[in-house]
Amino acid sequence: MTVLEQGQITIHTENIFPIIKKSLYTDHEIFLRELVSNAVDAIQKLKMVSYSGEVDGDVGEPEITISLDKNNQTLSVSDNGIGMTAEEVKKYINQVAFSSAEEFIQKYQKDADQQIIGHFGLGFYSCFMVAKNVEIDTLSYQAGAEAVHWSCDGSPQFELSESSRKERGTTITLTLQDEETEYVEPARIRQLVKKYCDFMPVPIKLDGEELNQHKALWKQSPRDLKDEDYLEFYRYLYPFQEDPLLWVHLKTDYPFLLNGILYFPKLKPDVDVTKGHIKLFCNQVFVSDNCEEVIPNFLMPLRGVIDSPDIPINVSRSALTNDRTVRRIADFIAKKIADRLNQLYTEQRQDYIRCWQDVGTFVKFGALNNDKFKKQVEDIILYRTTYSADSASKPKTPEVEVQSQEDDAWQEVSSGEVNQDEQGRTYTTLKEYLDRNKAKHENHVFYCTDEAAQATYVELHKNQGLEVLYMDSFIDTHFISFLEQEYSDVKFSRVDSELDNTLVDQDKAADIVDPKTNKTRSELVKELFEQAINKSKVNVKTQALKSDDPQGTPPAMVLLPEAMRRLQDMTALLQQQAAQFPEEHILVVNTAHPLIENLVEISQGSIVQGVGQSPSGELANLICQHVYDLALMAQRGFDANGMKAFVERSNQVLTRLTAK
Ligand SMILES: Nc1ncnc2c1ncn2[C@@H]1O[C@H](COP(=O)(O)OP(=O)(O)OP(=O)(O)O)[C@@H](O)[C@H]1O
Repeated sequence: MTVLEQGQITIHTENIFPIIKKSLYTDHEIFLRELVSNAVDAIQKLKMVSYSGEVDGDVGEPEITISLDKNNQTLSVSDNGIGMTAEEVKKYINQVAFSSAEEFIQKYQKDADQQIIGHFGLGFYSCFMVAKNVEIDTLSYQAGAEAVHWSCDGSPQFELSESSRKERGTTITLTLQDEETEYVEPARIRQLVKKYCDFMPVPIKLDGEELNQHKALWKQSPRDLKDEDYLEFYRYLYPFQEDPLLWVHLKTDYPFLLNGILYFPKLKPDVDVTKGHIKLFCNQVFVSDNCEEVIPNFLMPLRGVIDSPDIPINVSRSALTNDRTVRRIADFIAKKIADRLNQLYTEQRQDYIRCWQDVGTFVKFGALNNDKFKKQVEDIILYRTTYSADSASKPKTPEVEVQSQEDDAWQEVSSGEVNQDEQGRTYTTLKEYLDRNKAKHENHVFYCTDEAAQATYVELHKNQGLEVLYMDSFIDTHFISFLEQEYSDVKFSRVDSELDNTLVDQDKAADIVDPKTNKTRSELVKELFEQAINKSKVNVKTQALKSDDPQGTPPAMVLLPEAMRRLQDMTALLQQQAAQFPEEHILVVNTAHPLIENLVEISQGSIVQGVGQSPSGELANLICQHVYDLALMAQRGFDANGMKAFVERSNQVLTRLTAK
């Protein structure tokens, strides 16, 4: 072997090798990514020069081979790419690679206290993190080129000599340090290739077996892809997960280069939505699966891949957050997501509604967090409504006949979109709700936060043709406050917070029943209940609820005024407790209900008898308490003591009613 040259690698910082070995200790494994990316580059460069006719003969099938030798503790990466001449080795390895190494180390030291996202730019010399000796054996594609061999033992000394290599391309061989021998284990190498090199566009082989996918779906044109391709790719990236709801294929080359596919997963309660699951790539090389700085916060629940060489990945995370391109990329992604949702809303309403349960939370979260996004999605936020469930106000989809221009035939078209899901539940936008209810209750929204607990109240509203929106997802508490700010002229009332005038029969409430005392039925009922319940914090009110079938309305209801309930919720939140049911509340007794009418009769019986606690007086008292219990029960249920008292009293009432 003829030694062509021995020399000193030109670097300005004293000895970068100890720094490479020690300072960058966290991510040693990335050396493989760097070597394989260089090999891919070399193969692509060869392709380029062969296109321009500079290569004699066929370039053959591109291939990268990794070989492991346990006995000698060596790992080598071979490619059949462009290769290097002696001059190129001197230039690109001794000068370029090491001067960029130096630059990187300086930058890294400056940011040492901050985590660097990708450790890119480490390049060739990153192999010194794991190797005690590195050799390059290479033959350039150029006609008449001679193979060369370069070696370096981790000091700034190198040796360049002749090589007997016959095939075009490069082999980099590392003799591993004693503490880095994990890299001669095939399982470890397979794992690393999967992690970093899975989508690199050249087959990577170990012992004849191809280790990578080498097909990056996101680089392909959406026109060439079917739904199944996207789904298959998702299942590959996130095995054992439910299929995603929908996806967005991102593609742009101006003002930055970006490709990617983002998926909406089905949101599970146990998934930490603050933790990113999107994989960041740079030219198909995996960088990180934690790119929170690039993805707007509210898009965190998304999954998939973003690939952009324009995201600076050698900088600290804080520098990344402030980077202008990164901010523009974040805006771009958010806009594309909003566009896709709008497209789905207009073109595939049924699919949109089907996904709404999951996508809705995310869209509301986005609207709460990002003003731009809010503007993009505000018209497509849906609310489940009682609208069609109420036969009185069932949506009519007028069938209109129009003349088709093409074939001059009459067609039936439906002018109204029926926003129903598979279970027949109807959805509406807020704007549609407000427009539809303008005549009945202008700028007034009734909503329900707990379908089961507030069922009585919802029913009451429905019976009177008042439309109620269900706002019962966990994000809705915040979202309602947000809506109140956004629509400051609209009043939002929970169905159990007050009784709208439309629900009350004003004339009936004033019925005079007792000619002696001149008391109205209302006053009488109020007194009865106040005495029976005997709680100063319970405010008893009487109303005659409107209904065609009074038996169908509740005899009494507990109301929690909005302001009071919110104060209670807020206090509970601050004290990190579950909200207690407030002692202070309103009991509305429905004077139009037959039970209350009967109660008046019974109590009047006791007055006529003139005995303070006559049997009928006691029964009236018990019934009042019982009615109150039932009203409370609809709101919140009982604790153990309350339940015991309720059961005892129920039995007493029944006993008295059945007594002869
Ligand atoms: N397998 C290879 N075949 C041909 N040339 C190579 C090979 N590996 C490295 N080189 C040459 O050495 C140079 C320096 O490599 P190095 O990895 O340090 O930096 P880089 O690839 O240019 O940039 P990066 O910082 O992105 O890795 C390359 O630009 C290339 O010209």
